[in-house]
Amino acid sequence: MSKTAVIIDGKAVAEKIQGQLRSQVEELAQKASRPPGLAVLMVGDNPASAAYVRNKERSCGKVGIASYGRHFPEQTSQEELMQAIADLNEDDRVDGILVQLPLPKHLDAVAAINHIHPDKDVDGLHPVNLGRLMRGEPGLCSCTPAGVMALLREYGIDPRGKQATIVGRSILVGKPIALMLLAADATVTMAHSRSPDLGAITRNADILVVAVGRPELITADMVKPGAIVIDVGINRVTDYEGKSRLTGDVNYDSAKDVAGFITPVPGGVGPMTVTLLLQNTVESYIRRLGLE
Ligand SMILES: Nc1nc(=O)c2c([nH]1)NC[C@@H]1CN(c3ccc(C(=O)N[C@@H](CCC(=O)O)C(=O)O)cc3)C=[N+]21
Ligand SMILES: [Mg+2]
Repeated sequence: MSKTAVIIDGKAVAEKIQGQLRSQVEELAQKASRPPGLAVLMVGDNPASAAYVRNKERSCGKVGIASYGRHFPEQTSQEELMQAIADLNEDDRVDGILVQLPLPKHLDAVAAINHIHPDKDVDGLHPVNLGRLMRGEPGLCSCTPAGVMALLREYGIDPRGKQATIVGRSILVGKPIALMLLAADATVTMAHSRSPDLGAITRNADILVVAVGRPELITADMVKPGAIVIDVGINRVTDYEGKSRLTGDVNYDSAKDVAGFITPVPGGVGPMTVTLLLQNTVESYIRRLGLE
């Protein structure tokens, strides 16, 4: 006999938080001289990136954040990109700057991110913000990991005392989420694509966060009964009928009969990433204009 997991509805939580952000922005607008502003820099014509950027701009509009995005041609030089970032650092209307990743191969993404003023780094990827996270100091937090923490909070899941296992060690997700779960008093284990006998490790997890970018790597037999499964993967795969679809790093159909809670893909972590970007932008706006 199997019981189906509670499905963590990231889309609903994202809409709820975006609604709260909209009211907050409306209220702040009465004492502020301008709306919050976000600049998304995109280089080249990667269709997936273009879709994400459109999605971010649409969400900004809904919440009342002004978009100052710039779209550069594929052959843009590092100097042009660095100059654009420098200009946005100086632009008082802009509270947040994000460089859409991945960049074309000839460009240095690390140099670009390091060039963003840490107080406008709404992606939380600047070394100063990652350092603040490591030291437990306030600062802008990476959107996807912060989105995961917000989902846990919304579902009344307290990491304290729980065994949390993260599969994946990226600077975008794996490493920052490990630090956030540690700060929330979980016992944290880091595993990754090269960990031998991954199942033996993941089966101990009360909270299992998977962010390795391998479609459906985690199967039901690797999940502890009743575990909270957070699937950060977004993989575009082609099914046997030749149709393209999105799938996570977890085999959802089997894992949902073992887990206690599970995030679907799409509709789980993805919408929260965008929401936390908006929240970080509003937070930066409040701090920059002294609106507290
Ligand atoms: N500097 C930077 N910061 C990022 O945060 C960043 C980035 N670059 N580059 C690309 C990745 C990817 N990413 C997603 C955001 C939202 C969804 C999202 O909303 N997904 C929906 C559906 C999307 C669909 O249908 O294609 C969902 O999962 O339900 C997904 C992926 C942010 N990224
Ligand atoms: Mg790996």
